[in-house]
Amino acid sequence: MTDAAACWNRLEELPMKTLKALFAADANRVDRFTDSLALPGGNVLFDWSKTHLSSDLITAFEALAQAAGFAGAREVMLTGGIANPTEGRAAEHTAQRGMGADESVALADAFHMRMRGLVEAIHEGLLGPVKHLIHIGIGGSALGPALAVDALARPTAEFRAPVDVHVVSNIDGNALEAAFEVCDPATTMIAVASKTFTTIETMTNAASAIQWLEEAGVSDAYGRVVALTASPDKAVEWGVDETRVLPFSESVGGRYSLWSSIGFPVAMALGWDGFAQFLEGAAAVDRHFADTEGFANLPLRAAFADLMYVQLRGCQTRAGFAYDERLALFPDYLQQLEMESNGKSVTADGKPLGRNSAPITWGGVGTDAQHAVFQLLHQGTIEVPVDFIAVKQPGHDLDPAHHAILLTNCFAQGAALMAGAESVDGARAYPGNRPSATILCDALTPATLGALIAFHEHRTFANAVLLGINPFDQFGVELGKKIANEIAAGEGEGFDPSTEALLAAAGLKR
Ligand SMILES: O=P(O)(O)OC[C@H]1O[C@](O)(CO)[C@@H](O)[C@@H]1O
Repeated sequence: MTDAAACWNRLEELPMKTLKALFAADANRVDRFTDSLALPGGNVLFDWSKTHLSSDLITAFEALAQAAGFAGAREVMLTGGIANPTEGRAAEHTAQRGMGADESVALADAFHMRMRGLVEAIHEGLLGPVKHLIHIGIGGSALGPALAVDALARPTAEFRAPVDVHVVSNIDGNALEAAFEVCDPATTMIAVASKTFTTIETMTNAASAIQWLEEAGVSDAYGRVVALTASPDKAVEWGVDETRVLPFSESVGGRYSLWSSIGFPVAMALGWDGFAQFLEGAAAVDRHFADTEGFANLPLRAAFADLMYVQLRGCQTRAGFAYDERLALFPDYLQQLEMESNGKSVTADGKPLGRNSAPITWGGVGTDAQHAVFQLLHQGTIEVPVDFIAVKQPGHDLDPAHHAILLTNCFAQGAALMAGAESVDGARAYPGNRPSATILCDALTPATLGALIAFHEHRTFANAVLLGINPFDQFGVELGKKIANEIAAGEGEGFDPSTEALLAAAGLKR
């Protein structure tokens, strides 16, 4: 039996107390389970006290982390070693924020300077008037930019973004048409964001954007395109001017690429200083993650709780609710980060995992979700660990009552999930003992958003290491793409009768 297997056996044997009992037994539980990270843009508080972690479980999870080689795996990732063994490469997103192999950090800095030059030239009007940016990409090339722009570039009394950013991902032409509808071709730039510069949705949308510009009489449509890619040669071959190609390294994974030139729309909307603060917020979490051991390490602590719920309590999902409209896209971002990273069935060396891996990540925005899905969280038969994310300072100038009600509801939900309520009438009884964790930011700034995202990247990594899986590949998305390509090319052996009938019904008979 491996050391890790023995640790899992130990974990499975440990009794688990109710949340009420855990609080009753430890007057300092809130202090022990709550920590604050100080960031230039305001503190971020992490409260994991309303989870079922106990001292015994923490000790056993710390032993598991040791047996699974957590410190070594972290060192490999943070120094540019081969953290992604199935693809034989490093995972160098932290190098974009200053932590990694010297040459990778230097290269990331050089790419950032190139991006900064272009962003500032556009802001200074050197490329003609630019009022809109249509950012075309999908998955990791779209979800991060969409989240960051929506969170940080909303107009306020003090701020208006110099350029309106419209993120388009879906191949469904309705998505691109909606962007065309609100953009003037004479003042619009197109960012084509694709690590590989081959993704069919992105390349098809990019071609249609060129056509839209040309049909509107723009003389040099390709001159309006900026490419954000790890395949610069392909971008040039496609028609992008070499000076408008913003490269990033192959070793930056797609869903971890927001920090690279994929963040171009964020810098366009916020200005370079804002983007630099975003990187700095993430870098502060990197330093915490690199330098803190055991339970005190916040992403590792969160991973202990995540694994406790999936492995020891049989939970199959985890929900995240952003109690802030500006973070409405955060659950979508997390879905890709966690499910594409850790939705695996084999270990890093290809052996069957033998246990569940990532739960299904889902969620929504508060308070809307309370009136839609919280019924199941409070009284359903399936336990769902919940994360709440809230921000102390509102992002609007309306009556402060709005924000007070928002935050009060957020904290009330966590309290109700834990406390429950008895009733002689079964329909009105709440079992309680339902877990939640809360992240509270002082303010939503570029630095705090960067920190929030980096925290979740490292939480995802910590989960993977403790399970023994590789979070940096995504072979699971390939088969569907291959079949779609075969259908489009009229190739393939013939599919199952249901698929053949659907193709025929849609007029796509080969
Ligand atoms: O940036 P690209 O190469 O267009 O890929 C987009 C997305 O597609 C995926 O490869 C999955 O299909 C993601 O991992 C990636 O973020």
